[in-house]
Amino acid sequence: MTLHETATDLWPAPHPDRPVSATVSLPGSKSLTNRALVLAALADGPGVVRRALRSRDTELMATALRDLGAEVDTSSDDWSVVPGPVHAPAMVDCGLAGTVMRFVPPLAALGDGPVIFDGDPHARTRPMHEVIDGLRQIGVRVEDEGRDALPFTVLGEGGVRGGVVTIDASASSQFVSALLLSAPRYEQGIDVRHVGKPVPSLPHIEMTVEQLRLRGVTVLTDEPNRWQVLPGPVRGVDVRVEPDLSNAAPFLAAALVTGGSVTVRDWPQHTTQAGDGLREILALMGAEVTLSEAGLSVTGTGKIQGIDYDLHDVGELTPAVAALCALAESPSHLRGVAHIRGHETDRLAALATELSALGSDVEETADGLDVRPAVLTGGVFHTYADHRMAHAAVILGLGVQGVEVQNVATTAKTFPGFAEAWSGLF
Ligand SMILES: O=C(O)C1=C[C@@H](OP(=O)(O)O)[C@@H](O)[C@H](O)C1
Ligand SMILES: C=C(OP(=O)(O)O)C(=O)O
Repeated sequence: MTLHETATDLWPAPHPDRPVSATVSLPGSKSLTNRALVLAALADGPGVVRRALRSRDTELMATALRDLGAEVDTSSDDWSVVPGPVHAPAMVDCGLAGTVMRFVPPLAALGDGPVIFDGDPHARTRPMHEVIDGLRQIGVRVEDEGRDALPFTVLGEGGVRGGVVTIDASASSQFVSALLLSAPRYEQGIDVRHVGKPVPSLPHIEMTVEQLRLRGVTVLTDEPNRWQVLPGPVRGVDVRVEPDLSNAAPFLAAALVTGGSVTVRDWPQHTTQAGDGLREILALMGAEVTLSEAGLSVTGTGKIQGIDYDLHDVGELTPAVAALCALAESPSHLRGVAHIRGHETDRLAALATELSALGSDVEETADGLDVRPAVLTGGVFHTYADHRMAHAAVILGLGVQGVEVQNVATTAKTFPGFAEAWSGLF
């Protein structure tokens, strides 16, 4: 045990002695909930976000929007939002939520006064430059004392001009989504142009565009690397949030590792969620995958095949996929995810360190991980305040006896009650 952990921090990961057979319902999507909340706060009338995810990231978003002038009632599973004029001065706690630290400053710029943004210690290291610089390009004043990161202050002047913004979004798709979401309320809308290496997590930008269009906003996407939002009203709507498909990763992975069968209910037939990529990835790793009225069903044989896979579009799945690769019978080459070094932690470094500690033969590359078959042993798996590192840990625990997850409670970022839901599988 090291200095930064106590015995109560350590949670023994379940290690079942028979194949899992389960059907689960999962909480709502973080990405959809937080987009729906932002757009509801910008709308021309009241809105409802049904089956909203209640988690740290979404509660932080609800609190931020409340402090900026919206009424957000989270007392039932269906959250209602009554928009109001954007209010300043205010202080926004972003926690470790990328969606809060990136999506809220462009909304705060519509207010008349200073809005201070800060977050968890690690949040101060997450990339923010393109949002800060992008806002400056359209006439918004941002004070960051040269940090290019949290903490910073958006100095709203009662309205935003909008117009052309040129940014390098190769470190995060959230830079683009952030600038698009509030743009219908800017005088000239926005014309975001990306210049640089390819933008990661494109499904998340498609999600932003789809959610804007659903509320009557015109978004032009005819050219690659360019997104235009025309100025106009955002309709207040009544929407239902899909289950979080990325948080389905450990549950579906359990079918592969134990040679069992898991069904996730309410899996959408059409979705912009990156987690839908699990259907292809798990099939390549040897599972039988079926999408039906009952949901998404995954059946494993107990044998896992390694993969050579570009995760650029679905980077948030990397920790769970890497854990499966560590339990696989053949080598894996995971690539295209240099940008996840800027996620909740440097996920490539963290995965390489923690997998190695359990005996995995893993090598960190510039943009991914090479994982070769090895005999693993139990031990402590550190999570670095990263919910998805905890997901990797519990998947490993299925295949290896004696895995202890340090700070499993960090899963509350997007899934409070994760440990109980996980134990309920066995
Ligand atoms: O817009 C969103 O809701 C997200 C976009 C992605 O970010 P990156 O583009 O930084 O990977 C994803 O990984 C994150 O979990 C959620
Ligand atoms: C990268 C992630 O989160 P965030 O929205 O904080 O960027 C994630 O959930 O994997």
